[in-house]
Amino acid sequence: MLNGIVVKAYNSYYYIQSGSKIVSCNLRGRFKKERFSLTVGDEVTYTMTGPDKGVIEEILPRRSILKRPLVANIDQVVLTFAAVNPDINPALVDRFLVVAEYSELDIIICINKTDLADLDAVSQLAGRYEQIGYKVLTAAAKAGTGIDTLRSLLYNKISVFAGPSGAGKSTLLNAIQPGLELTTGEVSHKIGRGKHTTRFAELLPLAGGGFVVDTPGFSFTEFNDMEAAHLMDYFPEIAAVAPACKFNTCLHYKEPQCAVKQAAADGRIHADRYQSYLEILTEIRENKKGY
Ligand SMILES: Nc1nc2c(ncn2[C@@H]2O[C@H](COP(=O)(O)OP(=O)(O)OP(=O)(O)O)[C@@H](O)[C@H]2O)c(=O)[nH]1
Ligand SMILES: [Zn+2]
Repeated sequence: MLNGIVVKAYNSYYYIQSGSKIVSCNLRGRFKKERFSLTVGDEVTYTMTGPDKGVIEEILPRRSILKRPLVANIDQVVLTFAAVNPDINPALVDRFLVVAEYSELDIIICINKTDLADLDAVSQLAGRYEQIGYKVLTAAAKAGTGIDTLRSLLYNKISVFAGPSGAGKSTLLNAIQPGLELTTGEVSHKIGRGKHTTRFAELLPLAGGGFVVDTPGFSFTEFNDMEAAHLMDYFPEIAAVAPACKFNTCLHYKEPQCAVKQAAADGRIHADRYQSYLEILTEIRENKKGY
């Protein structure tokens, strides 16, 4: 029995990559009688039925599932921001971080377009996130700076890139893997691909091993499914301090003797981060009221 990974699903065919070979497979008939879920990123076993044709025998257990786009076994997200143009917005960075933490993905923050930026400001902002424990990379995709480091972090993993439009995600991916030929440029030039078209995600193989998800169209602005009481878990530095609050139900909002509020006042938690926490908390609570 052979082993492979679903890189594309189309018209009830599944394209399975195994080493450098792609095999188009359908499913054993018995699957049609069972409930099953099979999507891009899933690992399967299969047998060959022709030169590049096969049949899927078994779907292996998943390590993770991301819903939008529907991709199994994603290991990490590269949250990509432009230092300048569009200017990095720490409140937006925090929102992406919260959704990535909630999705239980490993996180890499990539600050791109450093060729246009004030490097002191970039390293100060990078330091803010490094202090929390995040891995932060700087890059200038157009000049090829930072590409080797990023490429090495993608090795043998399934990675998705996310970040605001214009941050340079496609440019970074093209630099990492020449030949991908992802369309770059102004949003208006990109009609027909990307987040405005509904299509299934595909995994693009990296030459050294590993895959990237080809669409950045993954929803990073909604907190609908989150519980106010769990929000702190998506801010590692807040979660670390929270056990010292007087009340174990503390939401670190207006409660007395709140260790988080105290840490924000002392500067042990960055004031902007605490502010982001409060803003998202308010949104979650307002959503729950039925807006
Ligand atoms: N100066 C400079 N420009 C860059 C850099 N990286 C990307 N760009 C430019 O920024 C613009 C947007 O880059 P894209 O790669 O299309 O951005 P994206 O994040 O894929 O955008 P969406 O697909 O809309 O989400 C393009 O005109 C790129 O040429 C960089 O490091 N420095
Ligand atoms: Zn508290």
